[in-house]
Amino acid sequence: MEKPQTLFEKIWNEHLVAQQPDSPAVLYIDLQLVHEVTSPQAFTGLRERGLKVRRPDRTVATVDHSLPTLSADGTVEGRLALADDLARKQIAQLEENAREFGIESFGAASDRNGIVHVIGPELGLTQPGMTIVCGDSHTSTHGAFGALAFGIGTSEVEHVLATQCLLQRQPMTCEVRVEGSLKKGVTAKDIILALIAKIGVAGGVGYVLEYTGPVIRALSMEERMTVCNMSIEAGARAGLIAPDETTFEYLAGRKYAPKGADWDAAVARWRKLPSDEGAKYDRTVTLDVSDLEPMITYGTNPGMGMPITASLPTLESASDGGLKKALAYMDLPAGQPLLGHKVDVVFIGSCTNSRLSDLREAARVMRGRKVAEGVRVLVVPGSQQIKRDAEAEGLDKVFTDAGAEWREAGCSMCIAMNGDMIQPGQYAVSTSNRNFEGRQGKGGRTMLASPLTAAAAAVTGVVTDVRTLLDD
Ligand SMILES: CC(C)[C@H](C(=O)O)[C@@H](O)C(=O)O
Ligand code: SF4
Repeated sequence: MEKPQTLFEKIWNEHLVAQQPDSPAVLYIDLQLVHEVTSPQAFTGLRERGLKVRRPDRTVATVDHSLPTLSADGTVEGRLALADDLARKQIAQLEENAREFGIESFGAASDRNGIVHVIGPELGLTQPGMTIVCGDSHTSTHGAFGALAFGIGTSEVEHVLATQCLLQRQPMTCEVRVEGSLKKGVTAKDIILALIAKIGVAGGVGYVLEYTGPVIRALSMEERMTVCNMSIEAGARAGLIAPDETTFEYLAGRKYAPKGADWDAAVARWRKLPSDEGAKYDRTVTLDVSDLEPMITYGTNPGMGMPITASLPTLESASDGGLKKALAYMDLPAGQPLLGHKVDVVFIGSCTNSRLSDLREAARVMRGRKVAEGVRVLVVPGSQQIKRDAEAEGLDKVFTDAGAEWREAGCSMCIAMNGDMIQPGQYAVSTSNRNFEGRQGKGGRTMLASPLTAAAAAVTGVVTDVRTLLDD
């Protein structure tokens, strides 16, 4: 009998073009996603060397980071009018590069654009067993489909555009077994925040994390994407979840998913991907979520997170000066609870939590309630399709009736490159994935949490345990 293989090993071996001893492997890439921030130099490089894109049909572009989520007059031109010069140039450049190199692109005027990690799955481009790259760290999101997906640098973007291959050292595998069952008000976002708090922001370095166990199996695709999205925040090369019926059901009928007999053949192939019985991981971490509470971060990296009812760590408990510096930046008192702390801004969006189910969760809390006095709330769908779907079920109305702003799709306040940002000293509860100093605006203070917890802060104006606001 053949040696049992993990999901990772199956995909890796299937895409291995060449492997010399003591050098990185040459890996075939099935899909490259492109956005406006990390691609301009790559295309310039191709042009300078007189190269073409090797597989334009395996390359898809969208605009997301720089495009404003407001429009001066409701039109696309009105959105571009609000962009600064650099942003406008990046967006125009992406569209021009896509035209010149024959790549399909969802530019500013497309009604299918959105955050790159949201539209890939939504369009059915992301499929099990694929290798997927993008010049963006949160490419790990696509691992939710059982695809080996990771972020690459701009010179590698150029390399993949030119050759459809990538040089990669083989990472190790770490199984993350999620056991138990989730209680009311505790979500996929809380699982991943708890994992990163447990293993640390370097806990996954050198590994591909494969999430397994009953809790993962019970998650929807959108929830699985939230988990895989933040694998990179634990330092991992990628996150993976084996495909199953939930995956196939999500993909069936999507624009770029296989159709007819091709679909049947694809599903038959995909069913063989899950790790074999007895396959060996280099390491296993177990997380029991039975007693997990909603999580929130208090510091300046995503590993500085705690249960919402906990007290901030004391400085004596810290192993280095990192905590002291983080709490000084956040202006939060060591050893004290965070519950009840004032919040100035709430951001519901980003490639972590801007899909329809995230918006439904936030709406569940905000329906019939009002945004607290003095709080600014931005709700930003991850794609134009999500925006339309949300509006079709009246979610936009729930948010605007409450007093929140309902925006056009994009990265928005996750990264503050598009006009959406918080002010120095302000506190934001954000459903995004990074709480670094200045990430959401210079001097801004970010607390990462789930859409439920963010919505709870929106209506109370303070850090709140959402479980006190949920009925059942
Ligand atoms: C702009 C891009 C390179 C960056 C990334 O790689 O992740 C951004 O998406 C982010 O979230 O910080
Ligand atoms: S939403 Fe945020 S994390 Fe995701 S791709 Fe955009 S900037 Fe990066």
